[in-house]
Amino acid sequence: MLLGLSGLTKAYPGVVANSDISFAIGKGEVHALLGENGAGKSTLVKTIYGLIRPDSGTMTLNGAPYAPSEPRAARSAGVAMVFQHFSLFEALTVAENVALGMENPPPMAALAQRITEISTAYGLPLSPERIVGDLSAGERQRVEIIRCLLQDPQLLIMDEPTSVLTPQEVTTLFETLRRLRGEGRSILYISHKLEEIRALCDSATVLRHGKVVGSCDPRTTSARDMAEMMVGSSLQIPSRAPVLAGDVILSLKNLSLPSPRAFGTNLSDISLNLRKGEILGIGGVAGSGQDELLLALSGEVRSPADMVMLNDQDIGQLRPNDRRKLGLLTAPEERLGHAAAPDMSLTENALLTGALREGLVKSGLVNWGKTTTFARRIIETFDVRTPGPHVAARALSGGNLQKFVVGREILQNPAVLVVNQPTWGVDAAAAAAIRQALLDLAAKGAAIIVISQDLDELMEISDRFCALNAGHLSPARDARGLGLDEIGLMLGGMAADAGVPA
Ligand SMILES: Nc1ncnc2c1ncn2[C@@H]1O[C@H](COP(=O)(O)OP(=O)(O)OP(=O)(O)O)[C@@H](O)[C@H]1O
Repeated sequence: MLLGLSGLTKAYPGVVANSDISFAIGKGEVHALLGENGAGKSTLVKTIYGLIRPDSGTMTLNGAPYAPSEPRAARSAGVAMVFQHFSLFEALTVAENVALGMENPPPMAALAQRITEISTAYGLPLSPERIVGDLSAGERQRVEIIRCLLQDPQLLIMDEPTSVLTPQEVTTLFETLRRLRGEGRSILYISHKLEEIRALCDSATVLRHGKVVGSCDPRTTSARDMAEMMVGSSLQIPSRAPVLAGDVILSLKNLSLPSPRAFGTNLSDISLNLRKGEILGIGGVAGSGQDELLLALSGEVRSPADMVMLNDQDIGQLRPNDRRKLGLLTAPEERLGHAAAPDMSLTENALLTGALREGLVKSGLVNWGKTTTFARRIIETFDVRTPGPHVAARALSGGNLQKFVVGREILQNPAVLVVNQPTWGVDAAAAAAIRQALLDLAAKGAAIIVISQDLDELMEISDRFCALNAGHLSPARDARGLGLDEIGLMLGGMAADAGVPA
């Protein structure tokens, strides 16, 4: 046994995030940590990594007592962690970023050499001289992994590592993780993607409402059974009726826009027609222009004349609130800071985008009663696990905040809804509920654009599919019957069949 957990408990006001958690991780084992949003996974791994002190309970590492007071202590004991959000400086090189995370960095040339050695030994192609701003999400993750491997860890914790990766990058990552396991290192792996867990992990512990509710061997347990262990009930698969798409409601006409960000992607000559009642899925590797497209549609970035049309009206110069008035709503990918203000309560966050359409402000005064009711309605309809609408957005688990952010827009009955990564970090049952809500919204006649890196999700709910590649949008194809090989070509910008513009 490498790591033993015994009776770990951690409470927050109104929630016991971890309750009497005990289990063990063996040497050379890839151990999955499963659970719905808010089940307590992040709290547990933060305890193991020294970011949180438990209220009670103990840990052992290699048989000796282990109680890291801070991440540095965890690292020197051999525990490393790759976070969901990377903490890298875009303007610096790979080697400079790695050096910044080290207590006593060696001279740059020696460090660059070490990075190259590790990247070759573990199948993580990466050049130490490259500027991080130019790297794909998968390459950035490699920087974080190499940073961890330089510490020669015994336990590597990975929090949803594949959510930003292309299928090919996932394959590369898994080869690396298997190599690490072969060396006797252990991996604690959090993911909502159960098929990946089945392919990679040797054992799994399932949490529900902060408690261990079971364990299983993922190699011999079906994804459905694991999902049902997590939610404690049977799983609903989204159902859909065939849609008859209506008139065109939103068109983009040769939209070209420089990115507002230093290392962003410029949108290049994007054309599409979106019809009432249809869901258009947009796939693509992270950083292909997804954020820029959302900003151009939300009105946070304005466009030249006649490029963004809603019901034949040129809305390119309209601000977000004016677009909301016309029924165009958006939910961006970055939930903390962009979609939601972290320190504000859920009620205040409900007000941020709902003020206009829900009539929450009269004569310049906020109607707090009505706003709280709206926030409660989002919480109830989308099963957001939280003590109540007074709680700050920051205190919600990632998946629960995601449900709140997407639910807030859906409940405002948009005519057009644009969502970026609607189920990112959301557990299987909640993801199915969000997808069902999007399908129901489309069935009522709304037009929806779903931008996602999850191809299975796009194939499950889209009527048509197109791919973003380096700021270009491919022609749309009927999503039904589209094969993975064709999708791969579209994502690579090499669709064989030019098709018709979306
Ligand atoms: N700093 C905090 N203050 C108050 N409550 C918190 C805090 N951090 C977490 N919680 C609560 O503790 C519970 C467990 O959250 P945690 O983030 O560990 O869940 P999770 O399983 O990682 O969820 P997800 O899959 O959505 O990331 C949730 O109910 C969450 O709202």
